[in-house]
Amino acid sequence: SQKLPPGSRGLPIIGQSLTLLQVMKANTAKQWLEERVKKYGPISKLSLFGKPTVFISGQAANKCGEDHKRVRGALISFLKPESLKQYIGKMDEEVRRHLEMHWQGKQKVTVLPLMKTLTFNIICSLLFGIEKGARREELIKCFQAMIGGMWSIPINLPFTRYNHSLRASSRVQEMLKELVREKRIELQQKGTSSHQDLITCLLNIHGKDNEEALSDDEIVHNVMLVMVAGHDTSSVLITFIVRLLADDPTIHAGVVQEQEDIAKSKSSGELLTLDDLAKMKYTWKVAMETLRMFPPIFGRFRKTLKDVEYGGYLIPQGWQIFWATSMTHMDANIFQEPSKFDPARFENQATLPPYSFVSFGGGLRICPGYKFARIETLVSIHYLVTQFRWKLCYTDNSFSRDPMPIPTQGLPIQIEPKKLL
Ligand code: HEM
Repeated sequence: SQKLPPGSRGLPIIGQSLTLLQVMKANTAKQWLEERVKKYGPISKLSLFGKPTVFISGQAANKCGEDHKRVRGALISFLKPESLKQYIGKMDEEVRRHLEMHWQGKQKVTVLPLMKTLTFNIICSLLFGIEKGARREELIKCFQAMIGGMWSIPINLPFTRYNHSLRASSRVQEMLKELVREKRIELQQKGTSSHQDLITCLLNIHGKDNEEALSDDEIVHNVMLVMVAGHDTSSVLITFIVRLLADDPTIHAGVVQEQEDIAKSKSSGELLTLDDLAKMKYTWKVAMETLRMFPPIFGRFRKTLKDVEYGGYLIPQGWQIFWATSMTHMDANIFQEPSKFDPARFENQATLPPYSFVSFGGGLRICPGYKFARIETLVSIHYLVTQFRWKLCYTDNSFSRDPMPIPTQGLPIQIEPKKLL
C-alpha cells in the first residue's frame, strides 16, 4: 500500500509536540491518544519533536525489529545472571549506606529525588566503577540537567530547556570520554580481570583484525544510554511502590510479612542473597502491578530504516514510530478492571497474552536491565519496609509526566524508624 496513515501533521516543526507535552504534564496523555484512536483508528500520522511520526497502538505494535547487535550483546553478557549474583551484596551495601545517610535520624524525606540519587549511585558504582566523590557528584548534576530537556521542543536558543540539556550533555560526554581514556590505559597496563566494569567490557570488543570494534563516541553514547535507562526508571518504580504501600494497608501488610520473615532468618548485618530474593514473590508481584499502572516509560520512539507497511498503511523511511505502554496496560480486554490495583494478576504470568505487559518493552530491544532492576527494587523495598514506617504528606494521588511520572512534590513522606529485627 502507498497510503499514508490518516491524521494531520500540524504546524511545521512543532506539530503536536506541545500538546503531547501538555497532556503528559496533566497526566491525560492516555485519554488524548484514545481520542486519536477513536478519530483515526489504531495507526495515525502526526509530527513530534520536529519529525514526521506514526502513532501505533495495540499489542502487535509492541513487538519490534532490528537491533545493534554488537553493543547489545556486550550489554547482555555483562548483565548475565552470574554477574548479577555478585551485584546483590554490593547493592545491599549501597542501599543500607543510602538509608543511613539520607533517611535515618530524619522525620521527613522526599522519596523521588532520593531514589534517583540511590539508583544513579548504584549504576555508577556497579556498572562503571565510579565510586563516591566529586566526579560522581558532578556527573549526577549534569545528568539530571540533560534528562530534564530530553523531551522538549528542539529549539536551540540560549535559556531554552533544550539548550540547557544540550550543554549538560556535552559536559557528560567530556567526563565520560576522560573515563574511557583512563579505562583504556588501565586495561593496557593490567590486562583483563575477571570482574570488569561495562566500559572496560566495551573496550574489549574486538573486530576481525583485533582492532577495537567501538569508537570512543560509540562507547560514550552507550554508557549514557545505560545510565539514563538504568536509573530514572527504577527510581520511579520504587517511589510509586512507597506511595502505594502507604495507601493500601492490606498490600502493605503482605509485603511487610514477606520481608520480615526473610529479615528474621538472617543474622545482624548479613547481606541478602539470591535465595532471599527468590522468596520475595509477593513483593515482585506488587512491583509488576505498579509497573502496569504507572509505567515509568510512557512510550517509545523508533525510526524506520526503510519504507514499512503496517496495518495496510505505508510508513515512509526516516519517519518516527511512536507507541504508548498504557494503551495496552489499561486495555480491559487484556487486564480486567484495569484501574484496580491487583497484584494477583501476575500470579500466573504464562496466562498473559504476548506483548501485553510491556513496561520493559517487547521484542528484540526488550530492556536488558530487567533483572538488574528487579534486584535493585527488591533490595530497596526490603530495607525500607523492615527499617521504617511512613505516612504520605499529601493524600492526593495524582502525578504528572515529564516524561517520567512525578508524584505531587516528589512524594514527601513522614518517617519513623522501626526496631531492628
Ligand atoms: C523499572 C526499571 C526499568 C524499566 C521500567 C525499564 C524499561 C525499559 C524500556 C521500556 C525499554 C525500551 C524497550 C524497547 O524499546 O522496546 C528499555 C530499554 C533499555 N533499558 Fe531498561 N528499564 C528499567 C531498568 C533498566 C536498568 C536497571 C538498566 C541497566 C542496568 C536498563 C537498561 C536499558 C537499556 C540499555 C535499554 C536499551 C536497549 C536497546 O535499545 O537495545 N533498564 N528499558
